[in-house]
Amino acid sequence: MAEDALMINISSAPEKFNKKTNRRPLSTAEKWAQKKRESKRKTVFEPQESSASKQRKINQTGQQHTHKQKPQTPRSPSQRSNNRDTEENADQGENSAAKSPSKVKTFPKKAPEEHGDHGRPFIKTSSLFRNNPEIPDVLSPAVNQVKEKVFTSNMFEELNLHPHLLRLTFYCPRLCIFLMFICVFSVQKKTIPLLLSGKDAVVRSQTGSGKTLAYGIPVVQFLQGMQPKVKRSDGPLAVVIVPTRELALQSFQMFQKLLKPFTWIVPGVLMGGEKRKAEKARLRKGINVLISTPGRLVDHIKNTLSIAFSAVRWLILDEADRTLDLGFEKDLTVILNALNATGLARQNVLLSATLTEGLSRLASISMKEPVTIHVSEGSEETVEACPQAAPQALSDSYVVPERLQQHVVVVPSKLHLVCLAAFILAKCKFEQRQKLIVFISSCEAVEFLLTLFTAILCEKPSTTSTKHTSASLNFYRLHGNMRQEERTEVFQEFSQCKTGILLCTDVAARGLDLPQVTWIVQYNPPVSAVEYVHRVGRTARIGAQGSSLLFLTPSEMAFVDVLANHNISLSEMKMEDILANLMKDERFKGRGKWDSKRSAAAFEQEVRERATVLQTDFENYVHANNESLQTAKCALQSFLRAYTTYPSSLKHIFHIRSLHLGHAAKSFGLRDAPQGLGSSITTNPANSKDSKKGKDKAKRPPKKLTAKERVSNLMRSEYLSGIDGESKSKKKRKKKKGQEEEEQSTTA
Ligand SMILES: Nc1ncnc2c1ncn2[C@@H]1O[C@H](COP(=O)(O)OP(=O)(O)OP(=O)(O)O)[C@@H](O)[C@H]1O
Repeated sequence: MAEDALMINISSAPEKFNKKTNRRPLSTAEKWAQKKRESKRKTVFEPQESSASKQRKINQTGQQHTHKQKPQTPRSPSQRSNNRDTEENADQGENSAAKSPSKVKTFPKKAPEEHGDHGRPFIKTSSLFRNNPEIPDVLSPAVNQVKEKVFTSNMFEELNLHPHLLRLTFYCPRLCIFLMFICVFSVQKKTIPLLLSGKDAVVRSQTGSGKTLAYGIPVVQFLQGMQPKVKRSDGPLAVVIVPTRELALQSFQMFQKLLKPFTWIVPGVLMGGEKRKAEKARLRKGINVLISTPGRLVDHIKNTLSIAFSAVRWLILDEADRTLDLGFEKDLTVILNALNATGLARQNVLLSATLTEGLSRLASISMKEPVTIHVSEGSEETVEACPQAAPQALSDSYVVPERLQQHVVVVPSKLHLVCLAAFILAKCKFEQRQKLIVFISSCEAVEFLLTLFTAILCEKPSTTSTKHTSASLNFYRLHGNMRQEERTEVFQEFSQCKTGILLCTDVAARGLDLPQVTWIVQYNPPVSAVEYVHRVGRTARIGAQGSSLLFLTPSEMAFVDVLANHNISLSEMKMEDILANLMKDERFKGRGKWDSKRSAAAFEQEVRERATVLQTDFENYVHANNESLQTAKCALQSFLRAYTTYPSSLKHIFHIRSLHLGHAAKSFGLRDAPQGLGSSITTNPANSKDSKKGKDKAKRPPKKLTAKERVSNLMRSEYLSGIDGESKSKKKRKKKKGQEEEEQSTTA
């Protein structure tokens, strides 16, 4: 990874850069201007300024020379009156990564007055708008977007279900209503009778179309009718595997609801992050419907003697294609072997919004004559029976919700941060009832952006344990490095809130049913068209309206064609239009007097100034002390690391070599591309007080990982049970301890 990060091709930048400093040489005019300013500056004290930032000012001269002279104060968000509050609040209840920048006690001291030749102040930030690659128009190929029918006019009543099931109250958009009075969705109409007839099925239908009930209802209907009656001591009769902990929790809650009238059938969830001892105790007592993440289940299969699969009659793989991905496949093999060892006939169901080729392998080893169900327009009454080859019948066209409006914005790296901030302000500060999910490629970058945005964008910050809030902006975060209790709390809180911004990694991309989300922002592009579909599927659910915005850099624009190959079409949103929202926020206004009657060119100039002011705020915050600086560098490293994990089929679009390191650094509030980034990729500032042994270890060159290992590592940290992040020795110790506990409890 480190090597890859270092391989970034600086020479591919638009101008010739000094490879050591990543700066371009000065022109004669600039050198002259520099001399002139330096002679003026002799009387001026510049506390925080590095030679690099002086250099930046010089580069800026040409652009800023018409500004009016005014004393310049380093601007920080909450108009710098309540900085302390901001910092302290950002600090509360966060893990160490989040804490770092918030320990800043003051913003940098007042910067000196600095005046251009024509009487306007310099903004201390190197130009955001120069040396960027050109932004061509997006030409999204015309595609025939595939449509799926979600609703039917049939009622649950017609499905011949147990009366207690039909009398369950169901929360159907703002109405609490008996299940029998609700219309079944298309996928449910097709799947429920088929599963009740005892068949295996591969089910594909769009995100938010009701797949969870489509398997939940038949499982419960089947289990409540079993004779002799199900007992806790029977152990698992149905096993449901899902890729993330939050999804496990969500499915568990659905089963809890469905099983309410059938108190003798016990659901349970194993999802990592929880104490294994507690899970073991629950397994010993007996769980009949077992919902788990793959990693955690494998852990119990290996370490918990009381787990027995002798009675399992159902295996459900929700988000089945994800479960097959790298990192999970091994776990799945262990699970299937454990289940198959019992030899009992079992019904198998695979579900996802994106089922493709890979599934035929799984289907052939784990299913008998599966039936493929998909709900495309015009095929409402047909259920295709395609023994063995069934999953191949699924095409490569993905279906996205009909009322989803998909947008793409092309933004040069340097402008990424201000553009995202402008978008968030536009939606959540200046519009009502907006709920956003922002997908970011790494946990460290999520933490970094949360702290930065809380400090810079929020006006009157205050925090509770999970929410970082101001009068109008509520930030939440969700990623795989958080403690489980916090993850659960955020998940529940964000589910219930009416407005807010969830900054998250792909842990939130699959299956989560978060009500009333209005926008999905993909700040970092997904690793595949499949993941794109799942991410955008967190909005526009159950026929609701929703929008999505994909950020791409000019060099990544070919991803639009990749999506078009899967029948996904995007419309372009202009970066300038997003940035223009800064005109609504007086906190970031330029130094000159803004008059709305001025020309379009003046408007554009003012937008640019505001963007620059905002970027300067970000940079001042990041550079205010060493800790926040290290956090930003760490986030940049993790971003670069994530960038190396795009699959080879997309490397021509997302290759680390096509990134401009200096510009990418800017999108983390860094004024320069950090030196020695490669070596520090393995060094976490949080561990700076390492033992001598640790230090020695850090000095050693990092072990070169294969591409496969890199992907695997990244995915594991995001998705698995949480055990996987542990060292081997720690795992061994735990395993031993677990076995001892197990022995003690069985003897007791
Ligand atoms: N028949 C129905 N009538 C009304 N609402 C329903 C019905 N069936 C399911 N829902 C609701 O629709 C929402 C989406 O359902 P669900 O989460 O099962 O979708 P999904 O297809 O699994 O989505 P994803 O692919 O994103 O996992 C849930 O809030 C669920 O309660």
